[in-house]
Amino acid sequence: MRIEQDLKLDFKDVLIRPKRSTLSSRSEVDISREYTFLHSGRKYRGVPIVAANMDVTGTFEMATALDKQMLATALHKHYDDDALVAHFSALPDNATRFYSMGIGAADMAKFRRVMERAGPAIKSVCIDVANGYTKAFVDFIHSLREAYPALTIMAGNVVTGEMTEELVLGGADIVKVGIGPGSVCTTRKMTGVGYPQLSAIIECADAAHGLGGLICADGGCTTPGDVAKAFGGGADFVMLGGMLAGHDECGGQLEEVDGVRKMRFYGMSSRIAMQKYAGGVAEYRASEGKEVLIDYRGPVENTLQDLLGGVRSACTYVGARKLKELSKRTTFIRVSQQLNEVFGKS
Ligand SMILES: NC(=O)C1=CN([C@@H]2O[C@H](COP(=O)(O)OP(=O)(O)OC[C@H]3O[C@@H](n4cnc5c(N)ncnc54)[C@H](OP(=O)(O)O)[C@@H]3O)[C@@H](O)[C@H]2O)C=CC1
Ligand SMILES: Nc1nc2c(ncn2[C@@H]2O[C@H](COP(=O)(O)O)[C@@H](O)[C@H]2O)c(=O)[nH]1
Ligand SMILES: [K+]
Repeated sequence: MRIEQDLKLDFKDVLIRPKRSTLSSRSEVDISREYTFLHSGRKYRGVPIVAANMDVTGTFEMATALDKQMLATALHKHYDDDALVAHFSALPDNATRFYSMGIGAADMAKFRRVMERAGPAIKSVCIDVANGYTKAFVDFIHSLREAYPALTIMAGNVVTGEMTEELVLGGADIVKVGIGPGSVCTTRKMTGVGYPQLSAIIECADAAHGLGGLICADGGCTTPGDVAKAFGGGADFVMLGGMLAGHDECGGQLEEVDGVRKMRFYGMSSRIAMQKYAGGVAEYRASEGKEVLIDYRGPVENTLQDLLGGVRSACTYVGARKLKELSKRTTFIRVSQQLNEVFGKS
């Protein structure tokens, strides 16, 4: 047993220190980014925020709404072949869509079938497993890269520099970072495993960038300020679940509880998700996700305005004319309190 003494940070432990700036309006900030992916060689341009591949948020409807602002969507993996082929075949040119899958034989068989029918339209995939530290996962990335050299591969999740390097070297263009920070995640509670998300981002970004790779910070953002901190810490993409839940574009029905409109949101490893897609929880494991009822928030467009406005504003506070400059201009200061909650939490 060892104890690492370095302090690790979460979003709540820091604020971004303001810096002198020549920007006179938030409208002057460009929050899009351009990347050329290390392995696929493909070019990307967009606002590097990605809807999570959860069945509530990674929907076709969400993707279409996010396209308007050039955000990306990782579609959930439970759509059938025909639906995926139809969606990818009709994709607008500048839309960023990740086809998501796990690493099982059935996942791969389905991917091959869909690729055969929609091939050139599928440019990016998201290989998503709870535990990105297994040999089976690394081997899967290697063989996928070998079979599809021109595919942009996002893969995770991991939280440490050495595993980020292994995945970048093994064929991932984007390493997905985050174990246990999610809004409906119970991994830390059930297993005691995890890593404070801001430190994970800082350390994994450093490791990936050293090799020409990128990272996607996945999970734990609860406010636009957290998203700004993730970018400030070095994230190239930020993936959001909870912040995009509760909208018209989400999977799931509106429910009324005591006269208040609510929507259901749950982890992909929750009991309810396993019942829906796997016929229940396997006898040797526990669920690592929970289900919540959240307030209905209308069309996602309004939430996007808040989100993007917040990130633009963060950029002006540190004098970053482009999102690209935000991490270079970010100094985090450690804090013991960051919000005044005298009138409540919002
Ligand atoms: N970012 C995070 O912290 C987490 C995210 N999730 C999300 O939920 C989805 C479903 O997760 P889940 O059904 O738990 O698993 P996955 O879909 O990630 O399972 C992938 C494979 O890994 C094996 N495996 C070995 N050890 C583990 C482990 N500790 N946790 C999970 N799988 C393991 C599983 O086999 P076997 O089932 O036989 O063990 C399975 O074959 C994930 O794809 C992810 O999106 C879930 C948990 C954590
Ligand atoms: N441990 C678990 N993590 C999960 C589960 N379902 C999804 N996730 C992860 O959370 C993020 C989204 O985080 P949020 O804070 O933005 O809501 C998602 O992309 C997954 O990585 C789960 O059941 N258990
Ligand atoms: K995910």
